[in-house]
Amino acid sequence: MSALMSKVKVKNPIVEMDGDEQARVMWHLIKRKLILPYMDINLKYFDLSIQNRDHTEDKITKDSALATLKYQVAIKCATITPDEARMKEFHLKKMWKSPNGTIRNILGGTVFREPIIIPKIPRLIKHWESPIIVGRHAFGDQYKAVDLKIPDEGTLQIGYKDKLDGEKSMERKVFEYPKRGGVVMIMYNTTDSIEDFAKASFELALKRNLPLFFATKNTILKNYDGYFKDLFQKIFKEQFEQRFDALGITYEHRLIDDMVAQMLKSKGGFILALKNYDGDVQSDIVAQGFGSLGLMTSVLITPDGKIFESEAAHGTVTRHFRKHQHGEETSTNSIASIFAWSRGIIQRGKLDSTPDVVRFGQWLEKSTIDTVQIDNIMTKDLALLLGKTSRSSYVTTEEFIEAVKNRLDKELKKFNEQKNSKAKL
Ligand SMILES: NC(=O)C1=CN([C@@H]2O[C@H](COP(=O)(O)OP(=O)(O)OC[C@H]3O[C@@H](n4cnc5c(N)ncnc54)[C@H](OP(=O)(O)O)[C@@H]3O)[C@@H](O)[C@H]2O)C=CC1
Ligand SMILES: O=C(O)CCC(=O)C(=O)O
Repeated sequence: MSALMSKVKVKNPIVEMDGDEQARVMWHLIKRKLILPYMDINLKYFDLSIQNRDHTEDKITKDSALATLKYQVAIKCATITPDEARMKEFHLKKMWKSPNGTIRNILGGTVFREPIIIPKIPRLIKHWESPIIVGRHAFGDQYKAVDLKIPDEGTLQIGYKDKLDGEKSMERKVFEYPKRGGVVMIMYNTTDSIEDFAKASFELALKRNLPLFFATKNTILKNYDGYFKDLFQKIFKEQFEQRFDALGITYEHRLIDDMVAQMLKSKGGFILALKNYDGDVQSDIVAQGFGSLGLMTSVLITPDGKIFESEAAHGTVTRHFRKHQHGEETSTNSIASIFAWSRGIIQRGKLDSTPDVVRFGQWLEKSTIDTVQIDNIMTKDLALLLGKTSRSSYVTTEEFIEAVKNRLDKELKKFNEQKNSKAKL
């Protein structure tokens, strides 16, 4: 950046949640090359690496979520959710829960995943012309479930004890396990959270002027999914139907198996609200259908629009990190991680009413897309989508971020020249 250009001042802090592996490698490069040279920004830093979560007994994860409630805007790098193999790899004290689950349970809200469309990148599903935004309920279900191994023959029962009225308490026999037992999972959700999920989904449909679908398996889970379906319908009728009609957009509940088949046949251009686990899985299918996991953005928004957390939808890209650890070159797509930063910056600017901060976030996004679309510089995943396999058709992880920096510098130079020439007139 030229010495004549001053840094963009960000009025209020952004919570930064650092992560693991290749995602962390990209995160640090983005921060060092694309953010800190241009922005005067107070980042409230939380190191959510697996090592630090273990060291702090996962307190760091809760602290980062509480800081997000305080400062309203957070950006998150992908993190490892440990399993047995990770326990051994990092000598962990405990198999810590998913940090995403912990954070989303503290913040509440809905996760909306939207692909970044770069015109020249062909889509795996070629007739998907417009984005499909997946709205994922971010509270409860499998992510807060109690799952147990059942050792042997025996009876499984569940019980609910009402706090005030014993009449409402209930007990159910669930299953008689045969010899050698099996497994069980108990998951839950709350009326408040489901209603918030519905409202956030309807609000986004209105904001984006897109039809909304909500898909569940209510024919099988009559009480569980049926309750979600009924609450959505009630809130739609009472609070949103007239506004949907005025815009000419629709809301419909579909069975999830029918919905995913319809989605594959569609041209895109709608919002699909899904329960927590369904949204997790389907958003990866949508990401791949639009091209690459590296092109999928993810933001968590509370129904009142006050709390915002942005991240890339992909994970820590372990396979690429193994190469990085061995000193081999990598070509990992950093676009969704750059957008995690830019979306957080834009939200901060909007909340603070600082248009120059919003503008910087938009420049960063434009520069990233133009690097691929105009300069024809891209990582291997995108080159492969264009049918190119030669080494010269793609750049390394580091070279791509450097190329975005060059574009960003050009964009800033152009803006400053225009500003100066206007000032001279
Ligand atoms: N939000 C979060 O924090 C999430 C964290 N995770 C965690 O991430 C870790 C790894 O999970 P994993 O299942 O491997 O999922 P990942 O999303 O990290 O990667 C799966 C594969 O998708 C491709 N891919 C993903 N992102 C990119 C990218 N930016 N550029 C190019 N290719 C990409 C790669 O394919 P290829 O190797 O063919 O190039 C990669 O090996 C796990 O520990 C998991 O817990 C997982 C999901 C979300
Ligand atoms: O938190 C996890 O372990 C998985 C999260 C995830 O897959 C996602 O955010 O898409």
